[in-house]
Amino acid sequence: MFSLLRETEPCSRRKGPMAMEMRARESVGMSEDLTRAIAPYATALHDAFLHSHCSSCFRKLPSQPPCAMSCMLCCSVQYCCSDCLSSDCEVHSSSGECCFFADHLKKASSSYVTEGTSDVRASLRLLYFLEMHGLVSSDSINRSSRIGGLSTIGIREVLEEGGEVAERILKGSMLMSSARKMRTQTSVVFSNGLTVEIVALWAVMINSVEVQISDEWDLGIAVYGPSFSWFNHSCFPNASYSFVLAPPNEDYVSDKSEYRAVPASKGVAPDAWHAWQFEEGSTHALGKYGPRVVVRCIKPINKGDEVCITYIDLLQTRGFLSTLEKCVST
Ligand SMILES: C[S@@+](CC[C@H](N)C(=O)[O-])C[C@H]1O[C@@H](n2cnc3c(N)ncnc32)[C@H](O)[C@@H]1O
Repeated sequence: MFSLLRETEPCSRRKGPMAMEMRARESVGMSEDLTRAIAPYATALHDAFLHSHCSSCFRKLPSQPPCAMSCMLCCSVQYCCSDCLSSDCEVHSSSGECCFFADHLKKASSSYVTEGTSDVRASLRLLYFLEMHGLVSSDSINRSSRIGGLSTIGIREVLEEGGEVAERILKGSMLMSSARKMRTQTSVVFSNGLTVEIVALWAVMINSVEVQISDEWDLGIAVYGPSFSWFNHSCFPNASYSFVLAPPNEDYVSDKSEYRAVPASKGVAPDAWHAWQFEEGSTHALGKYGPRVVVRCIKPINKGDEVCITYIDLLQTRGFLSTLEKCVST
């Protein structure tokens, strides 16, 4: 999750040489949108909402007929309508999520299940999406620590240090591999010794965001492509983000409005640019119904300025203050 950032070093020391950042391509006024409504690469409801919300569009399930529909095999995911069911069933079953619920979750330790499984399910879905669109490249992972353009910086250090996060990654990636076995017989291991499941799970941990719609709880998590995930954190952000639900029963029509924040980086791998171009020019039905994110300007921004959002909840005083101290001290 974005929040993994806050426990480590001061902000300005963490960006590596291959780090991406987003800059304004023109001056932008207060409250103006910097991005289109970006469709997700992958989403997953938190376990607590699997029986109250639609796993495809994240809307509340109807309490009146027509009743919600569920997957007949695993009975673990529910949909608000037949459109949502049909748009999601391919990714639910082919990503291994259905198998994960039906068979593999039983192999997980109870502490693992108590903590929730949305990160593992989002990772299964992310890998499926990236594989379907030819965005998984071992070269990119070996050379620049990216998968589908998403940063996986720090994975080796986290695994070497051990501890709870490393344990969760190792256990989760093993569950993912066994759930994916039905479609991928051979597991991909990169030259750095990491499996594609480990890399995808870490990418979800550092690139996903909690999805909150109006004043509801955090319903689940979503992973977006470079046009959202390349925004860096600041304790004094000049932009913020919010979610919108895709219109019900409507085919995904690509929002082609211009991005007003564009990536900037020296020396990044060509694959990362490929991932950005894929998303920028995309007419693909990215996450047909999932919650979309929009980045909006909260302070006037000049052309060329870096655009930053905050990864932390500014209303949670303790977290905010400790991070603020770190930012001020740099
Ligand atoms: C979602 S990515 C942000 C985009 C990232 N810079 C990239 O190259 O893809 C999150 C990661 O970016 C880095 N990051 C984001 N904001 C940062 C900041 N203010 N200072 C240092 N590193 C930051 C951290 O490594 C973090 O785990």
